[in-house]
Amino acid sequence: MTALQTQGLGIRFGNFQAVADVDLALEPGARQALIGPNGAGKTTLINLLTGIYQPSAGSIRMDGRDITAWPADRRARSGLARTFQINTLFPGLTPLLSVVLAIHEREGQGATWWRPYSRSTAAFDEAHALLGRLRLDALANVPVAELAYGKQRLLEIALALAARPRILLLDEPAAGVPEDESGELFDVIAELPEDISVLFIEHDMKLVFRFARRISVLVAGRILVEGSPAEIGHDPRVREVYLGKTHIHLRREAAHV
Ligand SMILES: Nc1ncnc2c1ncn2[C@@H]1O[C@H](COP(=O)(O)OP(=O)(O)OP(=O)(O)O)[C@@H](O)[C@H]1O
Repeated sequence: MTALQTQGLGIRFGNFQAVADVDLALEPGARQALIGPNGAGKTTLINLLTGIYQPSAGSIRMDGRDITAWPADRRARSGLARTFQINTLFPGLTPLLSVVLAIHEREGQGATWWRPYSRSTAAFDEAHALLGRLRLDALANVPVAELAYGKQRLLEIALALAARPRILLLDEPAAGVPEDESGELFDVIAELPEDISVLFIEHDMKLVFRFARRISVLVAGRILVEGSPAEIGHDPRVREVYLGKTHIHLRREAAHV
């Protein structure tokens, strides 16, 4: 059964059709990239999947259940987690306390997270294990503000994982991360347990082709093509989108001169 599936999904903002007729399937254990030019509708699609936006058309299924009408918090509690394009961390907290807070949030103790401090050994143990998996254990007690940006983005993934999701949606996890750190960030994503399905938006094609097992190309709100990295790499329609139509028109114009 597909982990997440949309059918005919679309949203309009006034007269503007931002996402249209999207059939997207995320298989269990997927490492799937969502690519497309600026303004193609990638973040809007993620916002539809997580329930931030209600679609104007179509449906969304998670593990076969129709979740189209579910609010965002119910989707999150049922195993759908995301990260954002921008940094959403508390700079004064340490990674360890940030993850412990997220674990308490999951357990429904968000407002009293500081109180059972000494009694929450299990949360601390779990937080240490999670930070270890994301190669952040050596930095567990360093204030977030002092971490390299790539480490901060890894911590955001750790916070999403603290909810124990089965589906993880990553909106440009490497945005703003220097090139020498982005490889490590994607190594960690690739090593996530196979029972977590991952859909990630990424503009850096080197990272996309290195880490995605499947690629969906969104153009002007619609899926242009979907396939393996080899299929996408050789697809003339994708090349055209990424080369830029003006470039191709220019070549055609030039041939007539
Ligand atoms: N709440 C909104 N109201 C009106 N228009 C919106 C809204 N959200 C997004 N849009 C428009 O929808 C289009 C798609 O935006 P979106 O951010 O989803 O694109 P994107 O593919 O994620 O782009 P980028 O790669 O630049 O992040 C844009 O033209 C944007 O202005």
